[in-house]
Amino acid sequence: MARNTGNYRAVYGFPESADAARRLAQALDIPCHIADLHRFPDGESLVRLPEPVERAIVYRSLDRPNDKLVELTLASSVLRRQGATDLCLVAPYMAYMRQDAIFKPGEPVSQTVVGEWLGRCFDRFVCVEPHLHRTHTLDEVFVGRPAIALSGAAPIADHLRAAGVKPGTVIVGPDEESAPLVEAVAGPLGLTGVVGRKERRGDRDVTVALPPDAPIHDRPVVIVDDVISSGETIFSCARAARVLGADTVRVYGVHALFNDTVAGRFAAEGLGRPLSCDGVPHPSNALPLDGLIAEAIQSFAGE
Ligand SMILES: O=P(O)(O)OC[C@H]1O[C@H](OP(=O)(O)OP(=O)(O)O)[C@H](O)[C@@H]1O
Repeated sequence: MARNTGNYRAVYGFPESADAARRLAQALDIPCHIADLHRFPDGESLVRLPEPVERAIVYRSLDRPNDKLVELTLASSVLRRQGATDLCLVAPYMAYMRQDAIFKPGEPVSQTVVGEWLGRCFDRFVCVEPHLHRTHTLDEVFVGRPAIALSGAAPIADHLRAAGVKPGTVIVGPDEESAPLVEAVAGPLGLTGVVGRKERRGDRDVTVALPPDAPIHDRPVVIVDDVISSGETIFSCARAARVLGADTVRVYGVHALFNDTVAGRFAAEGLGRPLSCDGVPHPSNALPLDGLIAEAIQSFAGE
């Protein structure tokens, strides 16, 4: 039987995430090529890609996105010029999704701007746990382009299962928007899920409140969220769980965007090492996404 590659013939990766691109290519059993990036003294980028193919996957997460957006645009231009007719962008972390509304006068809806930009460069999209809070589907972001939003729940649940999660563990999310992730982690493990209420007043000014009657007293708590950036959401949520008498608190974030200073604060807050999926390269990576992403790509076969 012919292998299912979603009809794609190669994965093109970038140096900072070359290993993850190679793992995806291996899961699909197609070649992987890593872009050659050059940064000119004036800060401009040059992208060189070898071995053009007609149907190509471009793999790159858009954490620290500004240069990466330009480089992806240049990469899509190279591939089109060399004859590509179908380009699928696999961006496990999709950038600018959090500015999905005008919060203060004079602001853009960055999510729409970036969605339209990338929609001019790529034909299909696969993202993991994109921050879809006020917009609900990727179809609203990449209008007219097939796009798959994968949940980060299965890798987290698999990791908890393999680690021998204790019965009675409570899965906690910091806000209403985390409810689908909480349910999708807790449900298959037969655990209870609890969701808090988050108030964000600034980039690093966040408070999470948990329901006072949440069944947390003397029980292990696992906090799950889509993104860990400043860490303030997690730290506030962990403190709220402790106030309710949590026995232990562990943390899983789908996308780890935090720096070493924030990593150090996990220990200071009495939390163990947080674990993340490998979509954004980070020392906390422990949960591989390649199998999940490969299945999504394979679902494009026949279209
Ligand atoms: O580590 P931190 O810096 O606290 O950031 C991470 C949090 O921020 C995001 O939500 P955000 O509050 O941006 O968005 P929302 O208003 O869409 O819930 C995300 O869902 C996390 O909960």
